[in-house]
Amino acid sequence: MSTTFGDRLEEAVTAYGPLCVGIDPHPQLLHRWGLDDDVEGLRRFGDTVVEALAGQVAIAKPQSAFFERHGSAGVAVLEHVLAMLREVGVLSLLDVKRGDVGSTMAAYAEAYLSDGSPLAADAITVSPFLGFGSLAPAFELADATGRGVFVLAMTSNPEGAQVQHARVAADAAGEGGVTVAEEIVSAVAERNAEGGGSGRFGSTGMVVGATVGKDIADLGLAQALADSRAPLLAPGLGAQGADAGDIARGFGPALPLVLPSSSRGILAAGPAPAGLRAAVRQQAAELAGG
Ligand SMILES: O=c1ccn([C@@H]2O[C@H](COP(=O)(O)O)[C@@H](O)[C@H]2O)c(=O)[nH]1
Repeated sequence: MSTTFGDRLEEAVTAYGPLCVGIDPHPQLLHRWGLDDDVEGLRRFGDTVVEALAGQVAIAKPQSAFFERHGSAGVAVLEHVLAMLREVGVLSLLDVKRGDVGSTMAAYAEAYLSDGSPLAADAITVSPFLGFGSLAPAFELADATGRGVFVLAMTSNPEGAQVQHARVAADAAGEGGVTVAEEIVSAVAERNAEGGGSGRFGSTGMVVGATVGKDIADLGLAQALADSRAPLLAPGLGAQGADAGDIARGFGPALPLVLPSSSRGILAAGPAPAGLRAAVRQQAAELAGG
């Protein structure tokens, strides 16, 4: 691919808006849609969601876990969903939260970020818990193939604060230093500055939950997020309780970088594609302040 992920994302968001829809085939959703919790149900769920999202959204986020729970046949359905998203022109952000020592990270990168791999996506989520530097193989391959990497920074779950708000290089009383979240924001901003490009988005993104607006303010990170050029995946919209107002207030100056993300909040409107599309339009209008 000749263009960067950031440029492709900007083009898609300009055309369709920033809403990212999650493809999370929860057993409860399969049941609600009248499908069995098996590989055939998974495939029909995936086909329906992709059909409904085509021409409606810039980017969709399949959640790997809900495919993996069906074993290798479920992973084959995930490959099929990724191929279909490619076919209909919706960018794929595979939520797989990988992170490992360098040589193993290189193998994960090949699985998800190399041209021709059956599980290749336009972007993936990664975890920096083994150290930001351990993610280098993913960044390098993503840069080489025009793909993107979203680093977990401030996740939407309440437990995340235990690690993400901890202070690095603090004194014995826990004072001074910077938070882990701030370290990640700085490292991602540096990557996007080095990576060049003058568009709205760099190709290294972050995951910053839609639910953590107060934490962004408490940690004083709104301006650093805005300056990072990182696309900011913001899950937590809908089922986890955040709404469009929380996102606007919470992200402040960083709002133009935010990709608000909802899975169950949209998927509950299925199985009719028209119902899913109506839910997408309603959520998009709320985000746009309409
Ligand atoms: O901080 C994070 C990172 C990822 N997620 C994922 O997003 C979806 C949320 O689903 P909803 O149904 O809209 O709650 C799910 O796949 C999570 O694993 C997140 O929620 N928070």
